Amino acid sequence: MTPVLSVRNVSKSFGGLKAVDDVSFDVHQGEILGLIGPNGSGKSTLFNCVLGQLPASTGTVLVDGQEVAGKRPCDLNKLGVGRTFQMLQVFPEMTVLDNIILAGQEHKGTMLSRLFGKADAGLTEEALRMIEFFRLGHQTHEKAGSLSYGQQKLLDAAMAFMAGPKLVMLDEPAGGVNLTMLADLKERLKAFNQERGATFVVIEHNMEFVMSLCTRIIVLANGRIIAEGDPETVRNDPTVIEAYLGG
Ligand SMILES: Nc1ncnc2c1ncn2[C@@H]1O[C@H](COP(=O)(O)OP(=O)(O)OP(=O)(O)O)[C@@H](O)[C@H]1O
Repeated sequence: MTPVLSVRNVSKSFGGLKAVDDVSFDVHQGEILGLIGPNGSGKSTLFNCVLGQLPASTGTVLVDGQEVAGKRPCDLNKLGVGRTFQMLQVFPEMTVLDNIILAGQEHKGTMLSRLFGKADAGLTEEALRMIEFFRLGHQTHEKAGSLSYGQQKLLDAAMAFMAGPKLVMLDEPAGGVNLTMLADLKERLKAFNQERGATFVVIEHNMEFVMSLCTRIIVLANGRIIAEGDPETVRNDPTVIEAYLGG
């Protein structure tokens, strides 16, 4: 089966520094892949190369077998790639519903329908289903800025999932979220993965969260993959322990 995401020999240098050094891996449909590593190991740079926010120095990235080099993030959206950001991207003055509809419009690239068509581009029904799925139903018409930080993270995830992307890249979804909301977030992400067969790649510093969410983990250190496997294998790998202790 063609991998949903295929990263082939990707390197990225900043001047003399190789932030990502010849990294290759595949992600198959329905996987939740964790990307971990000490600070400065190249996770964000790799993410940005995959998402078209940075051009890779060498190597290729394929989504569903199609090369995506040079594609802009909005073009990737149309191919079914969604993302969340470390820094929240919700519009605080807009309602929860309007934030989600706007995200759906961006994914579908329905600028024309935004200008000339129905105000919601036919997305309200899907947006309401997404709001219910992420258990934000009682806040549908509240301003996003009035939600707790953890709820805004849920909203951010719901926005990334609008328009049913096949691949969602999550950048530190657990960052700054309290324990109760963290359990909710993990449970909802797992449900989305299981019920809709969605594929995730997750950068995360919270080890407990990543180990209990992901089906497979890749560990980066100094821009290179130093370990790969199921959470238990990676957790007990002496190379990984040393990379973290040494970092
Ligand atoms: N725009 C840039 N210009 C120069 N160097 C950069 C740039 N972006 C990242 N780097 C360097 O590349 C290396 C990898 O950084 P990156 O942010 O990808 O690591 P990371 O694993 O995501 O770190 P963290 O966990 O702290 O977010 C670091 O040494 C960093 O200083």
